[in-house]
Amino acid sequence: MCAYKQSCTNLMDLPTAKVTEWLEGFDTVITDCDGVLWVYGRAIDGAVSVINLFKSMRKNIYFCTNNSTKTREELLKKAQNMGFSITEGEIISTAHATAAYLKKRNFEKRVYVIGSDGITKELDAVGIGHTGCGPDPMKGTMAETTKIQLETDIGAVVVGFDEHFSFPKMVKASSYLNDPNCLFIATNTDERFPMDNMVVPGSGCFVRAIETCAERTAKVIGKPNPAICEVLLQKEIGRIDPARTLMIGDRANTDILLGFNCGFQTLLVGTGVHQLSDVERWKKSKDLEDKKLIPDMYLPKLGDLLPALPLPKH
Ligand SMILES: C[C@H](OP(=O)(O)O)C(=O)O
Ligand SMILES: [Mg+2]
Repeated sequence: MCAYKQSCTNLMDLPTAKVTEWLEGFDTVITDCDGVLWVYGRAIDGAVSVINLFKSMRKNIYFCTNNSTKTREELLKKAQNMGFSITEGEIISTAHATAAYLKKRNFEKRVYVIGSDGITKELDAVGIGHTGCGPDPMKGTMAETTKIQLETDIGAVVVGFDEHFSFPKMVKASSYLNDPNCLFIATNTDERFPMDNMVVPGSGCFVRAIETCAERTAKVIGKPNPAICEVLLQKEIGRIDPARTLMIGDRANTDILLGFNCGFQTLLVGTGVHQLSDVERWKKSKDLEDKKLIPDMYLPKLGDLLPALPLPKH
């Protein structure tokens, strides 16, 4: 964890040579995906070039996404199809991390999943049973819903992004969680997806709904929980140095807060959820928790780093 920040520098206000010098201070870059590298299926201008130039400069690069709708392999294909030079081992995703967390605990029961096949496929990959995913709509009255037959071998409830979220799923999840020995795990608690013209509810909406009816608090696997990066921080070979690690994100209460929690330096870009105006608001706030959201640096988009990077070697 680092000291509370009081100021944030807009890199656009610095001479290019100063930005180049600043970038030389990092051996490792951990970058968020949605809202920094891409928005849905479209790469953000300049992001591919910056990441691939970082690679050519021999910087360690990791993609760290709270997205639980895809497997790590599917995220790899998405990134490579956009032109990013990345490997599967350099991708950290919440569906994969959730399955790894359960595997590490020698979890042997089955999982009740509120989420998508990103989660169920990653559970399959480590041999952990689950209840599948997809629609489970309300049929008949609430009285009939309370007569639902619960399965007897459920040892965990995992909640991620679920476009088929429903009342029956809330009844089942909270009923399973009435057993204090049943694990309650959330992939992430992002409030919204970064989207310009409308609100797209994020996983956090479903997690908070289940927390309310279960009267329990979920263990959150994703950002800002430092555990999502433990594989990097504890890695014996080439253990990363937090002081020489840059966390790049678009959402301050996940990405920048993860950087704060891990002692990384942080860069907020304005192509996703939070903007420089939010940083000004947190600087004026009296709440110390808000100070943890203030990034070291700001840029309108990742591609604005291009002038400060060396031309690609051919
Ligand atoms: C928006 C978030 O993805 P990230 O920004 O962490 O890549 C998510 O998919 O909930
Ligand atoms: Mg993001």
